[in-house]
Amino acid sequence: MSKFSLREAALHILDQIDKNQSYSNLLLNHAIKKFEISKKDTGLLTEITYGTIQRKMTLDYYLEPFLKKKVEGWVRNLLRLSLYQMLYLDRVPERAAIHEAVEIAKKKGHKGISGMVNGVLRSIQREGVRSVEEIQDPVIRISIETSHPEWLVKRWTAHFGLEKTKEMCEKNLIAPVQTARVNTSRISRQEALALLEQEGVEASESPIVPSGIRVKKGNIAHTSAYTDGFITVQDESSMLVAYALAPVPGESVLDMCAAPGGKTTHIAECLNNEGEVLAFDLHEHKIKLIKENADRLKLKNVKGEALDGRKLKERYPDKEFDRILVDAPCSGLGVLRRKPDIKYAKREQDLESLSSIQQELLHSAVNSLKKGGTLVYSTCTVDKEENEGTVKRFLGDHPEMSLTAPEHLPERIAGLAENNMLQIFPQDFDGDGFFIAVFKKSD
Ligand SMILES: C[S@@+](CC[C@H](N)C(=O)[O-])C[C@H]1O[C@@H](n2cnc3c(N)ncnc32)[C@H](O)[C@@H]1O
Repeated sequence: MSKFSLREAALHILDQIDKNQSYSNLLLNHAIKKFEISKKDTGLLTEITYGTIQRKMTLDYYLEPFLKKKVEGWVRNLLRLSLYQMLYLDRVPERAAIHEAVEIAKKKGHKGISGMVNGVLRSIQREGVRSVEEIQDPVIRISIETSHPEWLVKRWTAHFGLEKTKEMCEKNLIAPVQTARVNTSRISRQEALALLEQEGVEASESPIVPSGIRVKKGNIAHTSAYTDGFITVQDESSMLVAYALAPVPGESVLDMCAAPGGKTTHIAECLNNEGEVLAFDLHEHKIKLIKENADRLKLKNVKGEALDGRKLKERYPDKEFDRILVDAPCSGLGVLRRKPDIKYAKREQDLESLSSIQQELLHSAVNSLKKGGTLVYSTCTVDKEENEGTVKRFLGDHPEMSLTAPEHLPERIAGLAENNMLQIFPQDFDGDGFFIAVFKKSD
């Protein structure tokens, strides 16, 4: 048995995020090993850690009236994670959450701290918390109620209106359903579902994506269907990108920002091992992830290479591709359900510099695209500047490129496009927030 409790592990992760701005998903995996968290406790650790990060601003709003002086660092994180359990986790009795908090405070601090933690949590247990309804300003209310920074709620409200913003912020608090893509170059969806059932995984067909499945029970990453390369863990919105690109067997396709290879391997599957996918990424260390994924899926038509997409023409002066995907670096505001720490780490000015790199990558892609070829621009963000803004500026610089309605997508999804651009919101069908635009180069 580990000498650390799972709450201590959760507290360690929260402190590390504050100190090092590290990603919660990476820290969680590391903490499970470091603190020797049992399989049985991993679910609760994940829930407490992610839930506390997700609701950080709401928890602080509730704590504020009970704090006599400024509380920061690990003590604030301990109060947050304990209050999270008291308010949002039915399966943890309040007294157990308080008792554990006091024990951790005694172990980590002095008597004064454990007394204060005990006092604050017991007062909340007795008196209850204040209501967010007291907040008059609707933007600030959404910000506090759903724990999204005020600048972001303001920005989304200006872009999409208050109602859509509220829906999105609320949806971002709910953990996503696990989904996977079937490697249809090797197996049908029905066959994959049967394999998973044999391994105790309950899953069903995705109502959105033809090769997708939704998991109800079990972890597909631990199945042999996964290790043997019949499925890939991927969000449904991400799966739509290869459909929009619509590669045809025999073609030469470039994936310019490819690591870890989720979309590269989907494109390769659609090519049915006929033709080639060149997969670039700026970072050398990420190329091996693309290779590992392609090898696991038994795909022979993928070639990974470390390259700055902006230097494509220098590296391959004579090569031209039938199709190019630019799945660009972006602010990631569409994946806050999975990476809740992003919402506090991002600043509004970060979004501006992204728009220029997105344009440079698209500009580079055009120069290596065949006449009549298809270019797809996608991001996992919900932001008008990075999405529509980038598309409009790009079209202004490239009269040879035209924006076309995204074909080859399920009808229900294609219907969401406005002005031929597809902005997917997390509340649309339970997928990540995503953006897809399809361009054709004139002959
Ligand atoms: C959204 S992620 C790609 C996800 C990937 N397409 C997938 O589906 O698995 C964006 C990627 O762009 C890479 N990147 C950033 N700047 C780049 C550049 N100038 N050239 C090529 N890749 C770049 C990042 O390293 C990151 O892996």
